Parts: sequence; C-alpha cells; structure tokens
Amino acid sequence: METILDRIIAEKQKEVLILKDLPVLKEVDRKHVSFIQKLQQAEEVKIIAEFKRASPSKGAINLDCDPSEQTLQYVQAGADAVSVLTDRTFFKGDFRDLEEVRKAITAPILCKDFIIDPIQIDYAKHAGANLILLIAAALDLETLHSLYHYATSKGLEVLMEVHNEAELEKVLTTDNVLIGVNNRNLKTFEVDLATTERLASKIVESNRYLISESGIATTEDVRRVVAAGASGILVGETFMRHEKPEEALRAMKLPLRRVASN
Ligand SMILES: O=P(O)(O)OC[C@@H](O)[C@@H](O)c1c[nH]c2ccccc12
Repeated sequence: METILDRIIAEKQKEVLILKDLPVLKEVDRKHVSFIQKLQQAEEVKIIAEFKRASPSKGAINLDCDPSEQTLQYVQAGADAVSVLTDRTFFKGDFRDLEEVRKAITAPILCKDFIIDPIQIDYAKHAGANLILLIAAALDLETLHSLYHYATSKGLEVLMEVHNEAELEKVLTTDNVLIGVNNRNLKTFEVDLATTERLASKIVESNRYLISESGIATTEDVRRVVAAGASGILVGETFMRHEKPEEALRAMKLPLRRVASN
C-alpha cells in the first residue's frame, strides 16, 4: 500500500527535476553556526523549535503565522535552534520562509524537508540553513552516505532521522553525531514517545546526541525523553498552536540528567 511517505517522495522527485531546470544558484558563503557545538557543554535540554503551518497528519495548524515573528519569539525564549518546514505541497512551507527567518535570527536553522538529491541541499544552504535533515526511511544506504558527505562538504550539519532499529543501524554506519528519533511513524502517523525510549540506549552508547522529535507537548513529556537519554527535543505543533509560544518553550527547558562522576 502506498504510504504518505511514498507520496511525499514521489512529489520530491518531481520537485528535484524542476529545481534542476532552474538557473544554477550562486554559491553563498555563510557564517558557520553550529548546533552540535551547543550540545557539547549542555546543562539544559536543547530545544529545536519548529515553524510549521500545516502537516499531512494534522492539516492546518496555524496558517497565517509569520515566520520571522514566530521564530524570533522562540529564540528570545531560549530556543537553541529553529526548524523551518520548506515543503510546500504537504506542509505549506517554502524556502522563502527560511530566508525570512535567516534575516530575523542568528541561531542555527534546520531546513526541514525530504531531501533526496544534492540540489535540495544547495537550495537549503542558499536560503540560509545551517543544518539539514536526512530521513533514513526515505534513503537507501548509499544515498544517505553521499548526501551526508555532500552536506558536510558544504559546511552544513546533519540531523539524521530514524524511527526504528533497522533505520538506526543504517545511520550508525556513518560518523554523524546527531540522531533524531521521530516519535511519529511517517507511514502511519502514529505517535509514541516510547519510540525514543526504545532506541535511546544504542544512540547514547555510540556517543551520539539524541534529539527526540514529535509529539512533545508537556514538561512531563520532556522529562520522559530526557530520562531516556535525549539531549535535545524538536517541537513544532505545541508551539505553533500556543497563544504564548515563549511560555510553552520556557516550561520545557529542563536540566539534563547529570551523569554521576566518580
Ligand atoms: O509538531 P510536532 O509533533 O512537535 O513535531 C515536530 C517535528 O518533529 C515534525 O514536524 C517532524 C519530524 N520529522 C519530520 C520529517 C519531515 C517533516 C516533519 C517532521
């Protein structure tokens, strides 16, 4: 049966053809802004706050929201990075949103899209991204490796997303240190924070940083994924629907579990 992920990838293949027909982008020199560095001496859980107008699972979330105003609030409340959906068809996003956000903030920006080809990485960088997402479920091993190397050669950091054991095994064949566990199954839309709990130990033991993604709504949810070993969280809908996203964000800034020394 065709899943939503299959439909999205089919759409991306068309998009890539269109991008390749456009005039070649001028290379831009961007200041290196590192999210990974922020994780290295983290005392508190790192928060990636997402700008997401709509999604295939939820439909419209907050269609009229302004990208720069919203993400500026995120950063002022203490977000460590901002994620911007650039997919148009399914998430009502745009590369222009990312450009707007780049003008408004200096914090690291994650380009949230379904990347299957290097040309999308060029567009992400051009728009001002510091990080890109690579979704293991959408890529074969060889493509995952080549897109990873392409992105890092352009000075971008990579968040690799997994949802199960097999995808995690794939990602662990790279030396990338940033692993996102998506609590939402992109094929069924089911959300379960136990996904983070199931995959956490392997990620932490392999000395990578775990970012728990999706379905995080309360301080209690944050406590739960941090207890499992997450160093960071990625939150979209909760902030996009909140009247005061800055309050919701502050309530999630919990201290990280301290590893006992000696
Ligand atoms: O809105 P939520 O449930 O807080 O989820 C945010 C983020 O994790 C989610 O948007 C996401 C995670 N992985 C993705 C891949 C593509 C598009 C979107 C996503």
